[in-house]
Amino acid sequence: MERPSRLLLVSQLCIRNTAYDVSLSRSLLTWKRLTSSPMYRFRPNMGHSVPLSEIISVRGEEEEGGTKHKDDSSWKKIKDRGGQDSRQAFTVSYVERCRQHRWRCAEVTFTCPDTELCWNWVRSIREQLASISGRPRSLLVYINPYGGKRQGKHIYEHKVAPLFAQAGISTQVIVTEYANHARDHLRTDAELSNFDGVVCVGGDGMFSEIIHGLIWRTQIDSGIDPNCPDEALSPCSLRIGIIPAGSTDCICFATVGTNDPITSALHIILGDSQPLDVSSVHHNNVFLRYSVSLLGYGFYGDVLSDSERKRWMGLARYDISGAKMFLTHHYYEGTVSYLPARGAVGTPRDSSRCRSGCAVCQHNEEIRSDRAVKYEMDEASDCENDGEWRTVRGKFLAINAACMSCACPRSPKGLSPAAHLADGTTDLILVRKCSRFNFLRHLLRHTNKDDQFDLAFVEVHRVVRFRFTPRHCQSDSDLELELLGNSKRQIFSQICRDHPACGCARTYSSWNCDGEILTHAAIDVRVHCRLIKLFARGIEEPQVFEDLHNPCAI
Ligand SMILES: Nc1ncnc2c1ncn2[C@@H]1O[C@H](COP(=O)(O)OP(=O)(O)OP(=O)(O)O)[C@@H](O)[C@H]1O
Repeated sequence: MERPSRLLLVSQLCIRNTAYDVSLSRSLLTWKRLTSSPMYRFRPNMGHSVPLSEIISVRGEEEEGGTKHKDDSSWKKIKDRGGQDSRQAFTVSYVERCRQHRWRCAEVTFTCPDTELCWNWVRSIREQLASISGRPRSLLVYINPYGGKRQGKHIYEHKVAPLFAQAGISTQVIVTEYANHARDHLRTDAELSNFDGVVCVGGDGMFSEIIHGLIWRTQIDSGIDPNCPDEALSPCSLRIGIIPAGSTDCICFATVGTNDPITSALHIILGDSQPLDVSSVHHNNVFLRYSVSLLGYGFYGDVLSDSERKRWMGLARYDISGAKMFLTHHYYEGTVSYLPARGAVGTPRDSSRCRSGCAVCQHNEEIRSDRAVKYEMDEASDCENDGEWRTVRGKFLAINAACMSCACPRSPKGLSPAAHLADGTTDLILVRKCSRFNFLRHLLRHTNKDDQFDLAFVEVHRVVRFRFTPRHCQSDSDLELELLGNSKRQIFSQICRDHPACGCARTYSSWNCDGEILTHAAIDVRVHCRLIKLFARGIEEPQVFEDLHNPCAI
């Protein structure tokens, strides 16, 4: 057979006793059934191509009497059933796309006429895999054994560890013993230079621990003060992989498109990289938390506070607290100041969505890099005086900032469907005081095709920074002191909280920061563009699946 110059190898090999033309280039492994039989001439799709970048591993395979014995390192001659012939086989594992963004590990075994050829194929594929940059060789894995249904350890050992071993990835596994164990270990003890990435086995709370440890460590190592809200933070070099094993796995869903441990493990093995914006939250120049998804004051803050008191109910607590807070219908007075995203492409009302290889994220990153120096100078200056800050005062049922769409299996559209993962902005959604009926209309639009922002009492802005000051407290500490010092008022406040029928509006709510409660109402939030990177590629468009899916898969 003539070998085209772009191909590294071309051979006639067998798959299940059927002859195929198999070729290897720098980007593709392709196999096509030989069309010598007239029966196959009229079948349109007899070929299958796998991008090299989606091959997980190649290994020698010994076949005897129909039973397969895996052999990763040595090559042995094997006899076919008749005992007259000898041949060799090798197996290629690769990513196969399934429904709803799920990935699976598929395998195809090629039988070769001689040992030399077999060895040549394995060596060539391994050389190509070794030349792919960005694949991790060594990972630091943190498992929360108590997240979700307490299946983290089992999920990792049975679904993930075998795939990592197959891909030749070495791991150091730490099963956490207490809350914040992973965060503290990353902050001080972890020898990060030994690893190509960090893997989080758990839910959103566990992911939050990991980013807090990693971001903090990166800033300290770079000599940056994380407490200063005006400091431009240094991006983390290590990527983070999320193996979903919690009760809420929204970050995984928003960046991969599904909550499936095997899919996540395969994204890690292929060395995918998805940058992610992170918001830092400060109060009076003191760092409080980082957020990658939702910051919610009012409705979402109250739902979280209430649901925390009902943890024993399991996941039902979110629905029950949601219904309760909807009926309670508290509003909060305050001032929101925000710095609009200048020159950024895209708006929160766009119909397009942030998807794998998002052009909006790339464009805004380029704009940001072009303007980096000027931008940082503006940011560091007292922006109150530069005329760009805008201020909104009023009574709000909810103040939400969505750094990403916040889509999850329970709300596939998300809080801000057109928000982007890595464009350096957050969508600030202000829901002003309105009737219960209107608020219900707004909430229901998160679940149907209607635009949840197309309502007179809702406004949405794409911003890079915002501040909130509640009306009734000059400072939160004043309020806390007041509450502590006045037991009558404290009791009254508790009664109002538990018995909304009294009609007495509470003066302040708390912030829901990626599912954690922030006790301070007055906060200063700044978006840090692409501060972290995940082992993910964003949600793929359906046609990627259609293009790459091939019914010839073995
Ligand atoms: N060994 C441990 N013991 C107790 N808590 C832990 C341990 N390891 C981690 N945690 C904490 O458990 C919390 C919840 O973990 P995780 O996010 O994995 O599960 P989850 O079921 O999704 O929880 P949630 O829905 O509350 O976020 C995290 O905030 C994390 O800090």
